Amino acid sequence: MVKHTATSVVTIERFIIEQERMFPDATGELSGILYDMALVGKMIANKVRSAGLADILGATSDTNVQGEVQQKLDVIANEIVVKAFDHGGRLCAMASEEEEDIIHIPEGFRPGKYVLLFDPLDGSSNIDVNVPVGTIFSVFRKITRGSHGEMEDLLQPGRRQVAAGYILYGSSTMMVYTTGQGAHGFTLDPSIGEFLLSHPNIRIPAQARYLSVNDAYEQDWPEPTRALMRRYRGLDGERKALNVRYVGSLVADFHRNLLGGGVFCYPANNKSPNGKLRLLYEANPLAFIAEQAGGAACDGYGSILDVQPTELHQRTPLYLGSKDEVDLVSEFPLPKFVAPGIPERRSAHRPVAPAPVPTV
Ligand SMILES: O=P(O)(O)OC[C@H]1O[C@](O)(COP(=O)(O)O)[C@@H](O)[C@@H]1O
Repeated sequence: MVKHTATSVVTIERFIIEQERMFPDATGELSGILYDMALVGKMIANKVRSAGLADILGATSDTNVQGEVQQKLDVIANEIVVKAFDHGGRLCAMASEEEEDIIHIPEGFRPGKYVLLFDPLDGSSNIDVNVPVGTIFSVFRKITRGSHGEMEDLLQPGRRQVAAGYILYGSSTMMVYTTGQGAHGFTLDPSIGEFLLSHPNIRIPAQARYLSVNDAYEQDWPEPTRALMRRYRGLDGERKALNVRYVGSLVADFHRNLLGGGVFCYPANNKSPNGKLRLLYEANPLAFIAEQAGGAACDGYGSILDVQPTELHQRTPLYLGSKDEVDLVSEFPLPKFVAPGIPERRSAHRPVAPAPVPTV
């Protein structure tokens, strides 16, 4: 693989090709999915940047499967992703945080050998106040027979992801992704409409600076979680306090901690025994990126990437970021949270072999 620095002028397309060359039996299909995701990023960035002028701010009258009011841009972003991928012959099925059920490839289009799971616009409740939002994606290889995608192809443990990433619509638009060969960041140069390599081989600083948590839920946290948060804040005299930074947009909070060192926490609480964030669309892809950058991600019982999913929209507690800070969670063992219909968390973990190196 060619060694690049942050100043080399390398487009994301060229970088994807160079990574593909590392796999002699590559078919180019996974590369094609990454190209299309970069295109999706440019199209959604364009909508987000002009949202205030184009009367696409604000909510629709609809509620999504998560029980959240759908923002107009949620629907637009979801449509952009589905329309970009449903005819390319690379996917056999998709799943979106905004759609209740599996998204099948329309009749007439050739199904491919991968599945795509995505959160079209994470943090969308922040759009109207111009706070950074993002698109998150996760790719798995089809494991069932037959040409059409099945639920089983979508409900795979995160460790089997062949690619994952996010696009952040912030002060600049950035795409960060991994195919298991490190995590790499690209910045969109709007003057030429190209994502250029700006952060090759990202390493999350082991020394954390930031804590990202919404402590409005503190009264609903179990005691071990409160003790953990006191440790992060240096309130138990065991360490120096982390600086608290919380945007309320997962992608923006994660990105800051990925580059600056820190830990993002969305613990379980008595009202939400499984926290809020979605395992398939949010936790799995960011956990893959974090691990590829030398960080970690857990749900309080074990690695997020070893959780066997059971439902498309299942939620999970999430601790994500610098490895030492995530490992600290295990020093404050949590009580067993048993939510109706959701398997006992402790038993949801079975160490999973990573996905075989993809023939990209
Ligand atoms: O308001 P809370 O409870 O702190 O939740 C904030 C979290 O919810 C989210 O907004 C959920 O995102 P969605 O917009 O994808 O539903 C995350 O981005 C963020 O980390």
